[in-house]
Amino acid sequence: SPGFNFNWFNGGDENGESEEQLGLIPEFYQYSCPQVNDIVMSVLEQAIAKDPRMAASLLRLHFHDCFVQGCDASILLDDSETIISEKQSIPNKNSIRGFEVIDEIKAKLEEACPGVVSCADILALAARGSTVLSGGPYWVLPLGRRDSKTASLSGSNINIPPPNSTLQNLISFFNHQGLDEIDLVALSGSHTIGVARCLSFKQRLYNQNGSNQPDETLERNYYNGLTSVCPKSGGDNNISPLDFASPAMFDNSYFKLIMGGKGLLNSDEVLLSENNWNTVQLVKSYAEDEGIFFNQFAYSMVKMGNIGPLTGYNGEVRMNCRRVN
Ligand code: HEM
Ligand SMILES: [Ca+2]
Ligand SMILES: [Ca+2]
Repeated sequence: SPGFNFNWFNGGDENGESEEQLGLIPEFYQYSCPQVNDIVMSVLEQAIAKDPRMAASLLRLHFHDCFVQGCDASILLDDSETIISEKQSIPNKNSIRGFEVIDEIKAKLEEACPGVVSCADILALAARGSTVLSGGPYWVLPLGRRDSKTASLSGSNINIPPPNSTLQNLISFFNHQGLDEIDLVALSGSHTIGVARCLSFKQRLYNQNGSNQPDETLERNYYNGLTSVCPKSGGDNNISPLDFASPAMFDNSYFKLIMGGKGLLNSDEVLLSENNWNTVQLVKSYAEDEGIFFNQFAYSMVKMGNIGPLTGYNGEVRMNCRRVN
């Protein structure tokens, strides 16, 4: 048995191998590991109390997993004889974090329910739990993802949008994953928590569009503050909050800041500044009404979490999230 417990709707073929993609369901661990979410939440509570930024890092980990080969925990695999890790890709290197917390959750789950809960589901549960513990919305989370036996360094370099993307680029990156402009704006609202390195926004301060000038959409005082954290040369790893008003609180202040020219990344500000009617209306409505943002965020997180999952007999449930079995 591949360890799934609701297999009565698994048609399968003559060999008992199912080629079709089975759906994820919220009750997947109801009998095989009913305490799964309690265990995830107890580890998260401690980890986030110790380091409030960890919530942001875990949310981002799920995103960077799902955009490469789907939500299959490919991002967690270390280098080995058969694996070239995604951890060294341009978007991930010196930036992505949270692996130790995932290891700790996995170790506790292996004690409680050995061989049952996939690393890909742990990433999805950790993203939801981190959102909730930061004050954001809860959502009913479909489960039953299985773990990949492969990783894709090139996929990680190609599919994760860079911070200086134009709006049209961002829309294309999201469309490629089956996500639309509404998902783009709502999920960008993740930048209500966490930080970015100077390297990720330097171009806006000193050489936007090859002009040797700052991005004119940057509010003046905000720009001045950023130049002291992020000098023209050096300081690439200095960090600045994505939402300086409430960097550890999951709220709608990210959208309010964008309205005032105080979004940190080019990809944040273009949602408003490129005058795309749809994204402008969405930024405005999320800035005005936190409830509308929370509802859409929850919906879009489920959608993102459903990208290309391995189910049925595809993939495996890893024993250790860092290596294939
Ligand atoms: C729309 C396209 C996006 C772009 C261009 C983008 C880009 C970035 C960049 C450059 C950083 C800072 C990395 C660094 O300098 O070390 C960052 C951080 C972050 N991103 Fe995004 N991101 C996008 C969408 C998303 C989505 C969809 C999510 C989650 C669903 C997300 C969640 C986060 C979080 C939580 C952080 C802070 C991480 C931490 O503090 O450790 N981002 N993003
Ligand atoms: Ca993946
Ligand atoms: Ca915030």
